[in-house]
Amino acid sequence: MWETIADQILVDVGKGWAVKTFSAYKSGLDGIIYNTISSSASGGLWVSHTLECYTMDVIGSCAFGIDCNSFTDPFSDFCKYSKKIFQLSRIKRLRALIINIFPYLGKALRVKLMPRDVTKFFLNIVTHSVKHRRENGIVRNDFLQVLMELVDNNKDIDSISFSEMVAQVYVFFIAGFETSSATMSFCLMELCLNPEVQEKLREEVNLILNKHNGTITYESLKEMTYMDAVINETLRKYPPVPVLNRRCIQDYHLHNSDIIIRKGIKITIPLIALHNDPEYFPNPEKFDPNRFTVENKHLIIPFTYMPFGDGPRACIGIRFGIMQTKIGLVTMLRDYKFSLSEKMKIPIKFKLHSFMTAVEGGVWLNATKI
Ligand code: HEM
Repeated sequence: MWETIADQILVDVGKGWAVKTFSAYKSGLDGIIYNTISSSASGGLWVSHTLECYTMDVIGSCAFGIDCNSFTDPFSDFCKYSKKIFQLSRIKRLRALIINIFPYLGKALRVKLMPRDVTKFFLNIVTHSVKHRRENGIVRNDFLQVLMELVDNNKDIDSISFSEMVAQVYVFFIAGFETSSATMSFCLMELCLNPEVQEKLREEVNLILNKHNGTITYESLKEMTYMDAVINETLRKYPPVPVLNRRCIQDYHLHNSDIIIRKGIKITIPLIALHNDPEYFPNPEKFDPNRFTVENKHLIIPFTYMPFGDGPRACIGIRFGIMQTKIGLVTMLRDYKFSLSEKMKIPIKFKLHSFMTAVEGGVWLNATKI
């Protein structure tokens, strides 16, 4: 089932669907980002929050086809429930523990990780959107449309049920917004700690945008190779998804050892630890985009760097996530210089009660118009 959906999405994303969709949307966001930066109080700009609003609006539009209006209406239900997804409250931690350590008990007790009200809210949105589109013959260029067509047209594959479709849109939204906003926040923070990298990156952005009449296009973004290296280095130091989870589906004998991983065993791969291990990345504390230049990136040992996971369950939103991240960074860097706000405590502390890698207290920066 998942393979079918993932293949279809990859085909559509390959066609440039993601780029088309949110490039149409981003023009509206540019203005909002500028306004937010310009109006930020003297205490600094709450960058992590601003970028969460940006990605929530983009994914909301691309996944559900709805305007979330996070900037203009930060207390909307959409924002409220979206934020609730990632809050790791005491009760959620207990649920996660039961599901992971005592899965049978979890099943018997019908323990769910996500609070019922959150699931119900998103279920209602998708149900309403599908009904509205069907009744009014509306066709949009978004993820929901891809799934609706998959349900309606594709007779060669196992058809997917309505609840499966809802679940996929939900997963797409959850997986898509916080990951990219965290990447941008950490990236801007490191650019403040390494002003020479910020300057070099801005030079590249300006040079390439000038070649393209100052407009952000798919082609101009693809040419920004130093930007790629900076984003890759950010994802190394701060992978937004800090661990990968797998379940062993058949007994597996680890090479050159007498260890057998038994079928059914759950495996946690500590991604953030791998990415910051001096054995694989010398001087891991140093933010060094040169690790990812064309000359150097072949030196990275396979499977020591996996910010998007690997194998059949790897992230299906890589291209979308990178495009979204690049658009956000280009939009902010071309007109503003960033420095750390006095609200930012360095060295940072990671947020403890979160599924994602995040800074305790958020990322706060000063933005100065160039
Ligand atoms: C910088 C941005 C992003 C990062 C770092 C990231 C990272 C990841 C990681 C580590 C996984 C788990 C992979 C594994 O277990 O092997 C994942 C899964 C996933 N991601 Fe992303 N992601 C990003 C952006 C996105 C976006 C923008 C979307 C959708 C638009 C998306 C959709 C998904 C989906 C649907 C899955 C689940 C795949 C499955 O279960 O097979 N991701 N992502």
